[in-house]
Amino acid sequence: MAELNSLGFAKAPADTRVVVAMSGGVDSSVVAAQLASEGYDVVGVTLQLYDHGAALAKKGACCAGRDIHDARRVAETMAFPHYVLDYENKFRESVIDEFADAYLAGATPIPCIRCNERVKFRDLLETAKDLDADCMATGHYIQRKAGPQKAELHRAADPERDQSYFLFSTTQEQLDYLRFPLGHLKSKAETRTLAAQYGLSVADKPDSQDICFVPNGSYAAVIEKLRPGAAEPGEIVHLDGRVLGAHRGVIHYTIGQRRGLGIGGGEPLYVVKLDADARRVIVGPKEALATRTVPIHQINWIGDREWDALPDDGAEVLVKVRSTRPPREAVLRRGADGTAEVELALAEEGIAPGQACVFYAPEGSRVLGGGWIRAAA
Ligand SMILES: Nc1ncnc2c1ncn2[C@@H]1O[C@H](COP(=O)(O)OP(=O)(O)OP(=O)(O)O)[C@@H](O)[C@H]1O
Repeated sequence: MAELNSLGFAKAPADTRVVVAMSGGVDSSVVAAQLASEGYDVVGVTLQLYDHGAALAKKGACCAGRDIHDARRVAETMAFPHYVLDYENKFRESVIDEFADAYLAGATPIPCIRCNERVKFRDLLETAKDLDADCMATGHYIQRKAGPQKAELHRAADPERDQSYFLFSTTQEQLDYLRFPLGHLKSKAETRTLAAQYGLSVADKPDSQDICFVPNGSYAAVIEKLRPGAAEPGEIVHLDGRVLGAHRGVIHYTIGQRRGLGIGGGEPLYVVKLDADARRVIVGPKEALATRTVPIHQINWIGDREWDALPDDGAEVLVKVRSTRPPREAVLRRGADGTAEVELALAEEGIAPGQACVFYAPEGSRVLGGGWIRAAA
């Protein structure tokens, strides 16, 4: 069999076209520079995701003018073509609108997952195919490995930077076409060293912020701009029925939150539920936050066995119910109509509707898919 190149194709790098999704940050710049230096037929594409001059983000946030300029400079330095595509409408429709509506409905959404799923791995991926590319590469910290049956998704080698939680909804078809050249690196320092070696001006550029269109983490301000007047005030109510105070709108609260409730001293109280219809923020003691059963829907499954072939009494997996937590033991039980239930071996606190529940193989780093956490019935 012919030898495979570093992207897994049985042809010379020069005959392998790869679209690199370039944010203008150091990670995707290194991916593009590395592939170009290996002789691949690199095409850089930067998506303009929102108008930084308008309502939403501050100047200098991801994919505002500065980033586009940085990506273009990398392309000039490494001498490959680079295109900027206006994806503002797609981004608003696929990511921002749902983000605002989910908060108003009392959920805690993760727009970065929708962006990966819909904007980068659906719309941009189609564009890459239209450009006759053999594959598309990104600077995500995640690994794609050739398994015995099919391409597998694995956590990044550096647990600090692993982005698997944000990529759980990657389908098998998308995975077949994607490449993540940074997933095996042991630390971000390695990426910066590579950037310096390629002479890239972005080598020292700071990491981007959490949600690119939310400046300084003030998501409520963004929602108020997007949906003026939609966040209505209401009551803060104890689980035992006592009304403890008033709030400015459920968008200002997240399950598990303790600070900023403005309900005075006494026993420590946490947000345990957001009832958007009744405009109520429900609070209770810490114990009330602990949950073992997590209802999920909109499942993506990329394990070897078919989803429908999972055992009726459930499959043992590891799951992450929040991006910052380590994977924990659980049993995954299939439900009707693309739903499932995850039974955690040990209760966890602060499980919030709208967050993702990501499945990992019990023996290691492989990502098996995941689903979105629903409100308990
Ligand atoms: N606006 C964009 N246009 C094209 N690709 C993008 C854009 N934003 C992100 N990407 C791609 O998605 C990857 C992950 O993006 P993410 O926002 O998680 O990381 P990042 O810190 O911005 O990465 P980087 O250091 O490459 O900027 C990027 O490495 C890049 O390949």
